[in-house]
Amino acid sequence: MTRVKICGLKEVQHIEAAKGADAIGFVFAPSKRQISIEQAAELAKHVPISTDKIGVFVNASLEEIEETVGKVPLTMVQLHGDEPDELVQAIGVPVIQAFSIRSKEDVKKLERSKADYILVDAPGTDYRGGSGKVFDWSLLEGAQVDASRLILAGGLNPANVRAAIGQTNPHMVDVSSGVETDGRKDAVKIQEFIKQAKGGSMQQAVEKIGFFGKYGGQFVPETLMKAVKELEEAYAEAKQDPEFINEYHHYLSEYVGREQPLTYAKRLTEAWGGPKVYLKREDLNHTGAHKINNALGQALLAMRMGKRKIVAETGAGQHGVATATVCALFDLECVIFMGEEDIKRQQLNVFRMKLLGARVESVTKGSSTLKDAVNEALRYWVTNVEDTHYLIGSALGPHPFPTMVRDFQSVIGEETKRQIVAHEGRLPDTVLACIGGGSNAIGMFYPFVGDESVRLIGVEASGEGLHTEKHAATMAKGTEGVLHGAFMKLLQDEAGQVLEAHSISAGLDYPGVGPEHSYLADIGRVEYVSITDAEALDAVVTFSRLEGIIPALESAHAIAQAEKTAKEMKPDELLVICVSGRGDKDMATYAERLEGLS
Ligand SMILES: O=C(O)c1ccccc1N[C@@H]1O[C@H](COP(=O)(O)O)[C@@H](O)[C@H]1O
Repeated sequence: MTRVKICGLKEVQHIEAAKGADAIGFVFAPSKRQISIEQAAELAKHVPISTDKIGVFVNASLEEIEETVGKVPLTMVQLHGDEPDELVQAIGVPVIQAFSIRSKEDVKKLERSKADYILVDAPGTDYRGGSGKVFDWSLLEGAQVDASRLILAGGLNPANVRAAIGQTNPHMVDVSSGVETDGRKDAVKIQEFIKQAKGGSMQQAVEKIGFFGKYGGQFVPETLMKAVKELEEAYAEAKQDPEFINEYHHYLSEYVGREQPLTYAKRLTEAWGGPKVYLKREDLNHTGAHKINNALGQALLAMRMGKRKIVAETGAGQHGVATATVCALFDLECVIFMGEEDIKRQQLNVFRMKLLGARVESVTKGSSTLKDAVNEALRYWVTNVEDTHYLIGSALGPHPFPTMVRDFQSVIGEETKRQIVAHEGRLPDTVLACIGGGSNAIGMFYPFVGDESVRLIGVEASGEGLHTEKHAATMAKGTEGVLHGAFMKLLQDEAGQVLEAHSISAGLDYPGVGPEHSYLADIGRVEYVSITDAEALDAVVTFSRLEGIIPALESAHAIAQAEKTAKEMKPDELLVICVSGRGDKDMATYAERLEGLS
């Protein structure tokens, strides 16, 4: 899906109109759209967390650019002058380098660019860009530049953007003059441009009504509707509030320990003999898994809503521990529902939650696992809704939970994208993550969904095999239905009764899969495959011995699939695995199942 940038914004109302775009641009170069650092810092407060904020410069010095990046939360810098390679390479955030295209000669120049992204534009008139002129797109035919780096600009507008995308297949389209009337941005044209460029895409649907295609929604009892609506409004407000965003990022860095490295796995690369393998190290987060990224965001939101009591469910215990941790940190009352089976499998995490001051409630209904724990947590929320926030642990539940959890987990993919470009100068070829409800995977995938060159693979648990009834392979074996407040793919019988899921990994044995994943499967953007208990255990041993990292059972599913995928890949390709958590919590299972290991 092509990304969209709206450039040259100067007014809050136009930032509002640009919601749904993937990036907005502030022009610091001489132009009728030029704004000061102070104005940009103020406007940036109104831009959603997940939207890129791009600063446009023309022949500015490194000091000027660094000063601006220090004062405005820019996620990228766009150089629209004659900047030398040394400057392009010295800037600490991803760089877009602009090239004016008049001839094939100009196209040759851009092929040598050292920048992360290449922007192609018509030659400027009064200023270096923003002229509203179109260049001959056919000049780009045969250009030696990866489509994942290409940004198309120059005279785009709502009427021509579809044709432009069709002819040039860029990573992103960038517009300025084409969404203006009499030299000023026009909210209607901005929205029309986004709609045309996205072709009525998923992002638009979800941000507006809580659906991902046909999946998602708010299928909750009337007693919860008020709380769900209140949450929807509170999150919509919070995600645009710079104070909230800064506080969240402050705790991510000072408490969780982000950013986490993207580690080159040298021995695994050699052993598999295929692509270069990189590991996104969510195992290094405080509490040992990605779950804390979301628990932290939701706890801050709960306090903003004046709620000081938290209820949560947990499967493997990692989300329970993350929730108990943030509750201790912020002095919030905490109740965690956990299936009796999972309590047996994850005793260490149960004790950790208790030590942190949480009350752990054992759930003995149904299969006594994650699905039943979610049921009980929802029931508890219904009766305590006035003063309690339900801190759901995966990209599940009624809207806005799937969107909110995805946004809090997107830090995984955002960091990975920056880091792989810094290491390798380009995007990865393949990215893998394990899927239960799907929160680490959606956080990793979301920033890459628009990069069509990046293959995304979600790995669910096939337990004792797809031919048995003991699996958690929702994508492979599920059908559509409603579970825990949302329409999604799930394991159910012909009468619509939800089936028990099985996996050796307590974090993956959920019978549904988040609505955004259900949608991404339908449109074919993400491939979903499955790995058995036995294959995951083999991967635990290989990975521990080759990389000195004992992975969580959940992450081992992604690692096992990565070994298979690597066989189809070439040595000059790049593969990233999301190591969603570390294996301490699984030691009892490893000791039992890997007994006799030599
Ligand atoms: O928009 C400006 O005023 C501007 C000034 C100086 C350098 C770049 C500028 N904008 C960039 O120009 C292109 C094309 O814009 P248009 O749609 O043709 O008006 C785009 O990349 C803007 O980011």
